[in-house]
Amino acid sequence: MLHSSLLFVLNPISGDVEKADLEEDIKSLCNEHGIKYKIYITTGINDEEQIKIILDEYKYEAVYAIGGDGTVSMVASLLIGTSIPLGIIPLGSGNGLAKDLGIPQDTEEALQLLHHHIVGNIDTLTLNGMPSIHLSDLGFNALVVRRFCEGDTRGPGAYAWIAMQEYLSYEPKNYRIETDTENFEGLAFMVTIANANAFGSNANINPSGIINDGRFEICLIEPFPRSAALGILYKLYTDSIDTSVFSRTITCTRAKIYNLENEVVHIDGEPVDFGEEIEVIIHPKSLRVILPADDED
Ligand SMILES: Nc1ncnc2c1ncn2[C@@H]1O[C@H](COP(=O)(O)OP(=O)(O)OP(=O)(O)O)[C@@H](O)[C@H]1O
Repeated sequence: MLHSSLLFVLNPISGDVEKADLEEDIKSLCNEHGIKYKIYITTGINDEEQIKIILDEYKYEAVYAIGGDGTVSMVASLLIGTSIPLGIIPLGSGNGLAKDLGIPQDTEEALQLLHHHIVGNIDTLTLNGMPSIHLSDLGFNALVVRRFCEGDTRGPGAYAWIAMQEYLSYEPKNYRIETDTENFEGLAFMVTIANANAFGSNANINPSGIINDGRFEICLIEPFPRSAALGILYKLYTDSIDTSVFSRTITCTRAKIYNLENEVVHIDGEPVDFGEEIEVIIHPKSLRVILPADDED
């Protein structure tokens, strides 16, 4: 189905990629297919409010986020619970949700979605009322994400460097987790609240997760000896972390996480400050997404 009106939300700085040519490509593609369009360029300030105003003024049939996970999450949070689907042209330093949805990482190919796609529905979560579409966590990775966001250097190299430095001194923290299926109390190296599968870095923390099954996973990495670190890393990058003796997965539809040591938290890559309790609720099939069509579609 071809959408006749599209809003594009383009982050000009994401992934350190210049996007002037892309804007031209979008304009000619839309003109070629007779699509009415608007391109909103993000500024990093009040973008969410500005996009809300644009969406209130005109009912676009779909909204494409052009950028990385931050841009995608911002746009997605505005579309949850509406009939307007989210499209993604992945152009960030992390493109986690796009990868999990099977959206082409090549820009030319992703642009073909404008005129050849299907629309599916995915679950979303809220953490204390804040939307989480991809992966949120507490513990080691959240600390690395926070340091990364505070720093000036971007890219996977900077992330890996911070992770290595923090790993040398990181101590697992205490959590209590109550869900509708299973409870946990004890120390964990990290606790991921997973609606999807893999981080933008490709580390797959939740290989068996399904994004539209009405359930989510809490993936724990339990304390491990230094000698096990490389093995865990290997399993994360070979989609097999669920076979590690140091991993534990709780599949559920509701959870309350007690962050007993007030450890750092992030939602879809953005650090947040919560109190001790985090309530996680799933909203089944609450977000419509534009996906590649099978060849026979
Ligand atoms: N014009 C702009 N100037 C500066 N920052 C911007 C601008 N537009 C958006 N931003 C910021 O970009 C961030 C989102 O970037 P996004 O995640 O999409 O791309 P990214 O390259 O993957 O970035 P990151 O490496 O930070 O994850 C948000 O923090 C947002 O405030």
